[in-house]
Amino acid sequence: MGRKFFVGGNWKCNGTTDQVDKIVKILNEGQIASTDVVEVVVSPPYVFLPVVKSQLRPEIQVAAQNCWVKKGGAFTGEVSAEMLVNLSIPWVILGHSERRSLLGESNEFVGDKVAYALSQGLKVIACVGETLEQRESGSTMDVVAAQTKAISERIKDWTNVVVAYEPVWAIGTGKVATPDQAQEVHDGLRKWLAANVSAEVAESTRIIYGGSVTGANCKELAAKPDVDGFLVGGASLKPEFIDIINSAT
Ligand SMILES: O=C(COP(=O)(O)O)NO
Repeated sequence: MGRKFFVGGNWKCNGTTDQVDKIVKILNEGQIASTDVVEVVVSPPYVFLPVVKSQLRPEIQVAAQNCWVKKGGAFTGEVSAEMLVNLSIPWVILGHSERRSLLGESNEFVGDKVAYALSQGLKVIACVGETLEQRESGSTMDVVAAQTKAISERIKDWTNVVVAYEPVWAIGTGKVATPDQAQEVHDGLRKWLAANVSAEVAESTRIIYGGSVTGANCKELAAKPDVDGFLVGGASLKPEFIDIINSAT
Protein backbone atom coordinates (compact mmCIF):
# COMPACT_ATOMS: atom_id res chain seq x y z
CA MET A 1 0.00 0.00 0.00
CA GLY A 2 1.68 3.23 -1.14
CA ARG A 3 1.84 6.47 0.80
CA LYS A 4 -0.88 8.92 -0.24
CA PHE A 5 0.61 12.17 -1.51
CA PHE A 6 0.17 15.01 0.97
CA VAL A 7 0.16 18.72 0.22
CA GLY A 8 -0.05 21.25 3.03
CA GLY A 9 -0.46 24.98 2.62
CA ASN A 10 1.01 27.03 5.46
CA TRP A 11 -0.44 30.51 5.19
CA LYS A 12 1.70 31.67 8.11
CA CYS A 13 0.88 35.13 9.52
CA ASN A 14 -0.85 36.33 6.36
CA GLY A 15 -4.36 37.27 5.33
CA THR A 16 -7.16 39.77 5.40
CA THR A 17 -10.79 38.83 4.98
CA ASP A 18 -10.59 39.82 1.30
CA GLN A 19 -7.38 37.84 0.72
CA VAL A 20 -8.82 34.80 2.51
CA ASP A 21 -11.95 34.97 0.36
CA LYS A 22 -9.76 35.02 -2.77
CA ILE A 23 -7.65 32.05 -1.65
CA VAL A 24 -10.73 30.02 -0.70
CA LYS A 25 -12.21 30.78 -4.12
CA ILE A 26 -9.03 29.52 -5.83
CA LEU A 27 -9.14 26.34 -3.75
CA ASN A 28 -12.85 25.72 -4.27
CA GLU A 29 -12.74 26.31 -8.02
CA GLY A 30 -9.39 24.66 -8.82
CA GLN A 31 -9.27 21.39 -10.74
CA ILE A 32 -7.55 19.13 -8.21
CA ALA A 33 -6.71 15.44 -8.16
CA SER A 34 -9.10 13.20 -6.23
CA THR A 35 -8.70 12.51 -2.54
CA ASP A 36 -7.71 8.99 -3.58
CA VAL A 37 -4.52 10.49 -4.97
CA VAL A 38 -3.69 13.45 -2.75
CA GLU A 39 -4.50 14.68 0.75
CA VAL A 40 -4.73 18.47 0.93
CA VAL A 41 -4.56 20.43 4.17
CA VAL A 42 -4.43 24.23 4.34
CA SER A 43 -3.42 26.13 7.44
CA PRO A 44 -4.82 29.66 7.89
CA PRO A 45 -4.00 31.78 10.92
CA TYR A 46 -6.14 30.91 13.96
CA VAL A 47 -8.51 33.84 13.45
CA PHE A 48 -9.58 32.56 10.02
CA LEU A 49 -9.68 28.83 10.79
CA PRO A 50 -13.43 28.34 11.47
CA VAL A 51 -14.58 30.48 8.57
CA VAL A 52 -12.14 28.89 6.12
CA LYS A 53 -13.18 25.43 7.30
CA SER A 54 -16.84 26.33 6.78
CA GLN A 55 -16.26 27.68 3.25
CA LEU A 56 -13.79 25.10 1.86
CA ARG A 57 -14.84 22.22 -0.37
CA PRO A 58 -15.02 19.03 1.73
CA GLU A 59 -12.01 17.44 0.00
CA ILE A 60 -9.69 20.03 1.52
CA GLN A 61 -8.92 19.82 5.24
CA VAL A 62 -7.62 22.51 7.58
CA ALA A 63 -4.81 22.69 10.12
CA ALA A 64 -3.84 25.07 12.89
CA GLN A 65 -0.29 26.41 12.68
CA ASN A 66 0.42 25.56 16.30
CA CYS A 67 -1.22 24.65 19.60
CA TRP A 68 -0.34 24.64 23.29
CA VAL A 69 1.70 21.91 24.92
CA LYS A 70 -0.86 20.82 27.54
CA LYS A 71 -4.49 21.17 28.62
CA GLY A 72 -5.77 24.74 28.27
CA GLY A 73 -6.03 27.13 31.19
CA ALA A 74 -4.10 30.14 32.45
CA PHE A 75 -1.88 30.42 29.39
CA THR A 76 -2.68 33.82 27.95
CA GLY A 77 -2.55 33.97 24.18
CA GLU A 78 -2.35 30.24 23.66
CA VAL A 79 -4.80 28.00 21.79
CA SER A 80 -5.23 24.48 23.15
CA ALA A 81 -5.47 21.19 21.30
CA GLU A 82 -8.87 20.73 22.95
CA MET A 83 -10.14 23.92 21.33
CA LEU A 84 -9.06 22.71 17.89
CA VAL A 85 -10.78 19.36 18.46
CA ASN A 86 -13.89 21.20 19.68
CA LEU A 87 -13.92 23.15 16.40
CA SER A 88 -13.36 19.93 14.40
CA ILE A 89 -9.99 21.18 13.16
CA PRO A 90 -8.28 17.86 12.38
CA TRP A 91 -4.65 18.85 11.81
CA VAL A 92 -1.97 20.95 13.47
CA ILE A 93 1.48 21.99 12.32
CA LEU A 94 4.04 21.72 15.14
CA GLY A 95 7.74 22.53 15.42
CA HIS A 96 7.91 24.91 12.49
CA SER A 97 11.42 26.36 12.25
CA GLU A 98 10.05 29.88 12.57
CA ARG A 99 8.74 28.93 16.02
CA ARG A 100 11.88 27.04 16.93
CA SER A 101 14.07 30.03 16.05
CA LEU A 102 11.86 33.01 16.90
CA LEU A 103 10.17 31.58 20.01
CA GLY A 104 12.86 29.19 21.20
CA GLU A 105 10.82 26.01 20.88
CA SER A 106 13.27 23.23 21.79
CA ASN A 107 13.26 19.71 20.38
CA GLU A 108 11.86 18.47 23.71
CA PHE A 109 9.14 21.12 23.79
CA VAL A 110 8.12 20.25 20.23
CA GLY A 111 8.14 16.57 21.15
CA ASP A 112 5.86 17.26 24.10
CA LYS A 113 3.54 19.28 21.86
CA VAL A 114 3.32 16.49 19.30
CA ALA A 115 2.57 13.92 22.00
CA TYR A 116 -0.13 16.05 23.60
CA ALA A 117 -1.78 16.99 20.29
CA LEU A 118 -1.92 13.31 19.26
CA SER A 119 -3.31 12.38 22.67
CA GLN A 120 -6.21 14.77 22.07
CA GLY A 121 -6.99 13.22 18.69
CA LEU A 122 -5.31 15.73 16.40
CA LYS A 123 -3.23 14.74 13.39
CA VAL A 124 0.19 16.37 13.29
CA ILE A 125 2.48 17.79 10.64
CA ALA A 126 5.78 17.68 12.55
CA CYS A 127 8.47 19.96 11.13
CA VAL A 128 12.21 19.30 11.17
CA GLY A 129 15.06 20.99 9.33
CA GLU A 130 18.58 22.33 9.58
CA THR A 131 20.01 25.83 9.28
CA LEU A 132 22.46 26.79 6.53
CA GLU A 133 25.29 26.76 9.08
CA GLN A 134 24.36 23.24 10.17
CA ARG A 135 24.22 22.06 6.55
CA GLU A 136 27.54 23.66 5.70
CA SER A 137 29.11 21.99 8.74
CA GLY A 138 27.83 18.61 7.55
CA SER A 139 25.50 18.07 10.49
CA THR A 140 22.17 18.02 8.62
CA MET A 141 21.30 14.42 9.42
CA ASP A 142 22.43 14.77 13.05
CA VAL A 143 20.12 17.76 13.45
CA VAL A 144 17.01 16.28 11.85
CA ALA A 145 17.60 12.95 13.60
CA ALA A 146 17.75 14.70 16.99
CA GLN A 147 14.55 16.61 16.17
CA THR A 148 12.82 13.38 15.13
CA LYS A 149 14.18 11.48 18.15
CA ALA A 150 12.66 14.04 20.53
CA ILE A 151 9.29 13.23 18.97
CA SER A 152 9.86 9.48 18.76
CA GLU A 153 10.74 9.27 22.48
CA ARG A 154 7.36 10.74 23.36
CA ILE A 155 4.92 8.96 21.06
CA LYS A 156 4.01 5.37 20.32
CA ASP A 157 1.70 5.68 17.33
CA TRP A 158 2.88 7.37 14.13
CA THR A 159 -0.38 6.78 12.24
CA ASN A 160 -1.42 10.41 12.49
CA VAL A 161 1.98 11.98 11.98
CA VAL A 162 3.33 13.50 8.77
CA VAL A 163 6.97 14.56 8.92
CA ALA A 164 7.85 17.80 7.09
CA TYR A 165 11.51 18.27 6.23
CA GLU A 166 11.96 22.01 5.80
CA PRO A 167 15.57 23.16 5.49
CA VAL A 168 15.63 26.56 7.15
CA TRP A 169 17.88 27.93 4.40
CA ALA A 170 15.18 27.17 1.82
CA ILE A 171 12.21 28.68 3.66
CA GLY A 172 11.09 31.94 2.13
CA THR A 173 14.41 32.39 0.29
CA GLY A 174 13.66 31.14 -3.20
CA LYS A 175 16.61 28.76 -2.71
CA VAL A 176 14.72 25.48 -3.05
CA ALA A 177 16.57 22.28 -2.20
CA THR A 178 17.53 20.30 -5.26
CA PRO A 179 15.54 17.10 -5.74
CA ASP A 180 18.67 15.14 -4.81
CA GLN A 181 19.21 17.18 -1.64
CA ALA A 182 15.61 16.60 -0.59
CA GLN A 183 15.73 12.90 -1.47
CA GLU A 184 18.96 12.43 0.50
CA VAL A 185 17.48 13.79 3.72
CA HIS A 186 14.08 12.13 3.23
CA ASP A 187 15.85 8.82 2.67
CA GLY A 188 17.96 9.44 5.77
CA LEU A 189 14.85 10.18 7.83
CA ARG A 190 13.10 7.07 6.55
CA LYS A 191 16.16 4.99 7.43
CA TRP A 192 16.23 6.61 10.87
CA LEU A 193 12.58 5.63 11.42
CA ALA A 194 13.29 2.08 10.25
CA ALA A 195 16.23 1.74 12.63
CA ASN A 196 14.68 3.48 15.65
CA VAL A 197 10.93 2.89 15.36
CA SER A 198 9.96 0.13 12.93
CA ALA A 199 10.05 -0.87 9.29
CA GLU A 200 6.28 -0.42 9.11
CA VAL A 201 6.40 3.16 10.44
CA ALA A 202 9.28 3.98 8.11
CA GLU A 203 7.37 2.65 5.12
CA SER A 204 4.00 4.23 5.94
CA THR A 205 4.96 7.65 7.30
CA ARG A 206 4.66 10.48 4.77
CA ILE A 207 7.81 12.61 4.65
CA ILE A 208 7.04 15.87 2.86
CA TYR A 209 9.33 18.68 1.73
CA GLY A 210 8.97 22.40 2.44
CA GLY A 211 11.09 25.37 1.43
CA SER A 212 10.47 27.55 -1.63
CA VAL A 213 8.26 25.01 -3.39
CA THR A 214 6.56 26.51 -6.44
CA GLY A 215 4.44 25.44 -9.37
CA ALA A 216 7.64 25.41 -11.42
CA ASN A 217 9.82 23.17 -9.21
CA CYS A 218 7.27 20.85 -7.60
CA LYS A 219 7.10 18.17 -10.32
CA GLU A 220 10.79 17.21 -10.21
CA LEU A 221 10.76 17.19 -6.42
CA ALA A 222 7.59 15.05 -6.38
CA ALA A 223 9.27 12.56 -8.69
CA LYS A 224 11.73 11.54 -5.96
CA PRO A 225 10.80 8.23 -4.28
CA ASP A 226 10.90 9.51 -0.69
CA VAL A 227 9.29 12.91 -1.31
CA ASP A 228 5.68 12.20 -0.34
CA GLY A 229 4.42 15.73 -0.78
CA PHE A 230 4.96 19.29 0.31
CA LEU A 231 4.41 21.87 3.00
CA VAL A 232 4.10 25.07 1.02
CA GLY A 233 4.36 28.61 2.35
CA GLY A 234 4.28 31.55 -0.03
CA ALA A 235 3.02 29.64 -3.07
CA SER A 236 0.03 28.31 -1.07
CA LEU A 237 -1.42 31.80 -1.18
CA LYS A 238 -1.35 31.83 -4.99
CA PRO A 239 -3.16 30.05 -7.84
CA GLU A 240 -0.03 27.96 -8.48
CA PHE A 241 -0.87 26.03 -5.32
CA ILE A 242 -3.33 24.08 -7.49
CA ASP A 243 -0.41 22.93 -9.66
CA ILE A 244 1.49 21.86 -6.56
CA ILE A 245 -1.52 19.86 -5.35
CA ASN A 246 -1.57 18.09 -8.72
CA SER A 247 2.21 17.58 -8.90
CA ALA A 248 2.05 13.87 -8.11
CA THR A 249 -0.33 13.07 -10.95
O1 LIG B 1 7.73 27.36 5.84
C1 LIG B 1 7.31 26.73 4.89
C2 LIG B 1 7.81 26.97 3.48
O2 LIG B 1 7.65 28.33 3.17
P1 LIG B 1 7.99 28.81 1.66
O3 LIG B 1 7.26 27.86 0.74
O4 LIG B 1 7.46 30.22 1.60
O5 LIG B 1 9.49 28.72 1.52
N1 LIG B 1 6.35 25.82 5.07
O6 LIG B 1 5.87 25.56 6.34
